[in-house]
Amino acid sequence: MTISVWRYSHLALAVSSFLLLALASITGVILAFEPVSQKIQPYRAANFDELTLAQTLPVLKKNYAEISELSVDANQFVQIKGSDADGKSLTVYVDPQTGKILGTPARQSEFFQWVTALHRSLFLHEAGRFFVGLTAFLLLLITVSGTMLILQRQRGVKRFFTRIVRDNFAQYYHVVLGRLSLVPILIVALSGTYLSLARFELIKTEKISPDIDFDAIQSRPERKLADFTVFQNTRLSEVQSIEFPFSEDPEDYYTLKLSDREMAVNQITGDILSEVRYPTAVLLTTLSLNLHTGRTSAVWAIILAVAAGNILFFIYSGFAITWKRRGNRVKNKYSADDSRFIILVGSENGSTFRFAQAIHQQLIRQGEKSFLTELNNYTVFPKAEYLIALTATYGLGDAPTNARRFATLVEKHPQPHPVRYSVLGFGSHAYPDFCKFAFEVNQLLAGQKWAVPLVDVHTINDKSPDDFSLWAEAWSQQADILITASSEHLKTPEHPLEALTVTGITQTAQTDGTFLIRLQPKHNLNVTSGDLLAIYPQNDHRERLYSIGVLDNELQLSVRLHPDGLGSGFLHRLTSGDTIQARIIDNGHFHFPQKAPVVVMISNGTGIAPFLGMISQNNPRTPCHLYCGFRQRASLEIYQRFLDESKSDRKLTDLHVAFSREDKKQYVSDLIARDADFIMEVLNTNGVLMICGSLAMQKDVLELLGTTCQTKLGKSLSVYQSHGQILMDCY
Ligand SMILES: Cc1cc2nc3c(=O)[nH]c(=O)nc-3n(C[C@H](O)[C@H](O)[C@H](O)COP(=O)(O)O)c2cc1C
Repeated sequence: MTISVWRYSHLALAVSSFLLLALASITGVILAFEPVSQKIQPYRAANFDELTLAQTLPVLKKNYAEISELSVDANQFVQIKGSDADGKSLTVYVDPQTGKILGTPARQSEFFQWVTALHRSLFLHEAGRFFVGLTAFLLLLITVSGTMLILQRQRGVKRFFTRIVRDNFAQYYHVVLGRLSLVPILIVALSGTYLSLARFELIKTEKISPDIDFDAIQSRPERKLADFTVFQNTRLSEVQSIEFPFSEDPEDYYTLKLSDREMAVNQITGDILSEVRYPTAVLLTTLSLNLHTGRTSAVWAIILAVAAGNILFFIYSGFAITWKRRGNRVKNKYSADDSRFIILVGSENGSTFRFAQAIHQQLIRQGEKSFLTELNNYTVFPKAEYLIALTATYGLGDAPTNARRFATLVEKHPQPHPVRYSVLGFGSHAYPDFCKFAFEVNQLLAGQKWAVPLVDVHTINDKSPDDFSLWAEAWSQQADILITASSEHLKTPEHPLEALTVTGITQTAQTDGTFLIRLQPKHNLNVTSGDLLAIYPQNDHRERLYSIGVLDNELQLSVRLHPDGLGSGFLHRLTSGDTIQARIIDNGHFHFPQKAPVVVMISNGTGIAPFLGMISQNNPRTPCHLYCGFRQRASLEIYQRFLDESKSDRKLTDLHVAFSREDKKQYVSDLIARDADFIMEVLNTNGVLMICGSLAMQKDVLELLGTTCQTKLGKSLSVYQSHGQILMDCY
């Protein structure tokens, strides 16, 4: 079954039920507090679970002139109906051990009555109950389709609870909370559906009453209540209610309604006159009621409240995700038949459309006829001269849903004239198969007779405008039409900025121009080493990202000063006390792994920055090996003291440094090659490798690891990548 079938089912079910679901969830959250508020009343006997009827009934009989019924509610409060010595009728909670009156049962508060009625029937009687039942059933289907989507996203059952790659807030928490509340929501939906079916008698839940042979009733031997074997063997905790004999006539008997059966007991001899087990449907109804209402456990009631609250969040986040996707729908001014430029998009979550629109709008503004559509709409384009395919990659390097048919369509519809094509891949290095589908599209087009390559396939990591600008430059040169990356359409939604004060900056420019800058947030920020700091040097759309190391509650950046560098120049000009506005970007895939037995950090140049923070925060003393590369020995100087101290403090286990322009003129990859056995051992024992620095270094290291994994461990590197054992953040 394809991702789209589950996605559309999930969406269709959510759309058709969200109003009632929201109402049921809000009332559900409120109702969950009723059992909690009841459970704190002091009416439960201390050793309730151990008490038997043989211990309880004689005491109660002695204390009260007459008892007609004893009942035990979901809170395990024992209630009796009867009368006292003065003949005054009573309905009270009692201590089953002493018979002492503990309190009087209160009526359900009007507020909870009102909310319960709304939750059960929307004040619409049977019709309302039907819609509420239907909503519970739809919730069940939504939960199943949601689970299928998570399975597909996480690539299988085994990886269901592994790390989730963060795309945006709504999507990330939709999946994170979806996984956490899956079981409670499934239980709520199942039990709600079951209770509705039982309510409408689609499931038979009638109890069969005991059938008594009155002729066989004995009045000898007479026994005391405490000596009745059945009372000795029945605990109070199994009892729902006991009807007491109406008179002393042997034909009047005790009726015991227990959790799983009903019994009639001779009031003189203690013999069991009849015993009937409840049908499974009745037991399931009680179980469903307990699970759906949380009435038997305050902890479960709280879990239900949280789960119902999560449903409200899912409604919000689900619609936010859909809204974002729909916002990227295409509007064309020119037809496919008329257009000289054809822009084809493969996108699952819509962001690739933003880039496609940027190209499309710029072409239109320059008077060109451009047509933008999905890759799945590929057909013959009679006047096409240029084709640009922009596509994301999903799953195991798969096509997005709207690009699945592209390969078939390309074979089916050859273009009548030569068309110059260019492929732009959107992906993320957080995934093992970076931009794989874009490379497949490129390969496919390269095999077509009519297709003429214009520029090489380009890749864009994490929607980077800089990567896009490289492609735009190359394409513009070849096509002789200007496309820039600074278009309105590339603007991401505005984010709130944080004020950060400079507390220190190493002005002594090293030979390679590297300096450290420390920034203090005005208030406590949710930031972790490995997150990114986005700065806006000119207060415009131009954003520059730096990897953050958190040291002593401050953010430390390691920056290399580039001649005319927009970001590095801006930071280098700052002095202590200056304040800047910046944004923290959560980079969850590159945080220090909490559970790894050993971590190997590999960096070159300023890529060491997040590792400094991670080492500083390595309080559990996880074995940590740092391999770093610099040009000259002098480049290491600004880090040396910190690294030495961390080693003696055992926060850093080992330090290996390569200098590319001095000594042995080595690169960090040479150190990895030297220690290949150790690195393979780390991978083999579930250790984690973290790589930060230049893309060129990343490529060398990955190539090396790829071959070594294959030869030494007999496995492909992607196995370790997909298990989250290789974390990368290169630029
Ligand atoms: C569930 C999921 C799976 C992904 N799989 C890959 C992948 O295998 N390779 C890759 O390079 N990028 C992968 N990505 C990253 C996306 O391709 C990337 O974020 C892209 O810019 C999204 O474009 P879109 O918003 O147009 O769908 C994945 C993203 C998600 C959410």
